[in-house]
Amino acid sequence: MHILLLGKNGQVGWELQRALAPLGKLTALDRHATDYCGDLANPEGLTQTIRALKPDVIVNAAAYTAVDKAESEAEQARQINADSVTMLAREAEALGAWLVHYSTDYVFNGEGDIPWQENDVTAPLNVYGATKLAGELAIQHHCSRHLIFRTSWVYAARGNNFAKTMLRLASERSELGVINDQIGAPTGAELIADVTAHAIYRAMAQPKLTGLYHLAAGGETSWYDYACFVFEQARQAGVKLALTQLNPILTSAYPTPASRPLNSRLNTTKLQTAFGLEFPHWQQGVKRMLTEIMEQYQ
Ligand SMILES: NC(=O)C1=CN([C@@H]2O[C@H](COP(=O)(O)OP(=O)(O)OC[C@H]3O[C@@H](n4cnc5c(N)ncnc54)[C@H](OP(=O)(O)O)[C@@H]3O)[C@@H](O)[C@H]2O)C=CC1
Ligand SMILES: Cc1cn([C@H]2C[C@H](O)[C@@H](COP(=O)(O)OP(=O)(O)O[C@H]3O[C@@H](C)C(=O)[C@@H](O)[C@H]3O)O2)c(=O)[nH]c1=O
Ligand SMILES: [Mg+2]
Repeated sequence: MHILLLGKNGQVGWELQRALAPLGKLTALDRHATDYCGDLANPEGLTQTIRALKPDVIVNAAAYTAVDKAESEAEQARQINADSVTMLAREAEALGAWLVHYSTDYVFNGEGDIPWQENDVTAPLNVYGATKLAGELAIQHHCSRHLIFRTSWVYAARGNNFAKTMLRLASERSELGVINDQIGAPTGAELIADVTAHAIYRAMAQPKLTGLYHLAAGGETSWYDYACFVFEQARQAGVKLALTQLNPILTSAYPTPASRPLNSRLNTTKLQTAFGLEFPHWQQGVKRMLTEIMEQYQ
C-alpha cells in the first residue's frame, strides 16, 4: 500500500509519520517539499503530485488552523480548508483511492450541553469552522471512499497548542483569566494518529466503513479546568511558575475576532463501535505530553 501524507509537520502530521509507517510505503510532504509539491495553496502542483504518485490512500493533515486570523484571511482559509480539499477528493475518486481527512468541533454552533453526533445539524460560528465544514461536504460529495475525523482541542508535544500557551503565559505573568464556559475534550495528536492508522487498515478491507466519525478523548472539561490541570502537573514536576492567580472567566469577558462554540462535546460512540476501539480519558494523554515537554520549562 502506498500512502501520501500531506501536512507532515503539523501536530497530527508529525504523529502520523510514525503511526502510518508500518502500513506500507509512505510519502510524507509539507508545503516546502521539493521532489513533489505538497502545498495546498498550489492546487495544480498538488494535482501533479497525486497523478504522479498514484497513492492508494491520501491522508490530509494540512489545514489553515489559525482561528482568529481566519476572520480576516477568509480567502486563504477557504482555499486550503475547502477548495484544495475538493481537488483532493476529486483526484482520490479518479484513482479509486481513500481520502482521510480531519475536521473540527467548530462546525457546530455550540448550543446545549449534549455531545454532538455525526448527523447533528452543523452551523459554524466562525470562518475557520465554515471552511472546514465546506471541506467535509466536498469530500462526502466527490469521494466515495473517505474517512473524515472530527476532533477537538488538539495538543501534541510538538507544535503549538493551548497547554503550551498556558505554560508560557504562566512563566511570564502573575495573573491569568481563562474561559470556563466552553466545554470540550483535549485530544492528543498521538491518539488521533494511532486511531487513523487502525481505521485505514480496517477500512481497506471493509469499504463500507467509509464515513464521518467523531474522534475525541474521553471525559470533558473547560479551558479553565484544563489550564488548572496543566499547572497542577507542572508544579508537581517542580516547574516554577510566575502565576499566582488563575481566574475563571466567561466567554463574554474574553472578546476575540472569531466566535467560539460553548458546547464542543463530541459523541464518539459511532467510531468506537464501528472500529472496536475505546478512547482513554483526556487527562491520560495530557499527562504524557506534559511529562515529555516539562524539562523545557524547568
Ligand atoms: N489544532 C486543533 O486544535 C484542531 C485541529 N483540527 C484539525 O486537525 C487537523 C490537523 O490539525 P493540527 O495538526 O492540530 O494543525 P497544525 O496547525 O499543527 O498543522 C497544520 C499543518 O498544515 C500545514 N499547512 C498550512 N497551510 C498549508 C499549505 N498551504 N500547504 C501545506 N500545508 C499547509 C501547516 O504548515 P505550516 O506550519 O508551514 O503553516 C501545519 O504543518 C486539521 O485538519 C485541523 O483543522 C480539528 C480540531 C482541533
Ligand atoms: C490564551 C488564552 C486563551 N483563552 C481562551 C480562548 C479560547 O476560547 C480558548 C482556547 O484558545 P486557543 O487559542 O487554543 O483556541 P483555538 O485556537 O480556537 O482552538 C481551536 O483550534 C481549532 C484549530 C480547533 O479546531 C478547535 O478544536 C480548537 O482547538 O482559550 C483564554 O480564556 N485565556 C487566555 O489567556
Ligand atoms: Mg489555535
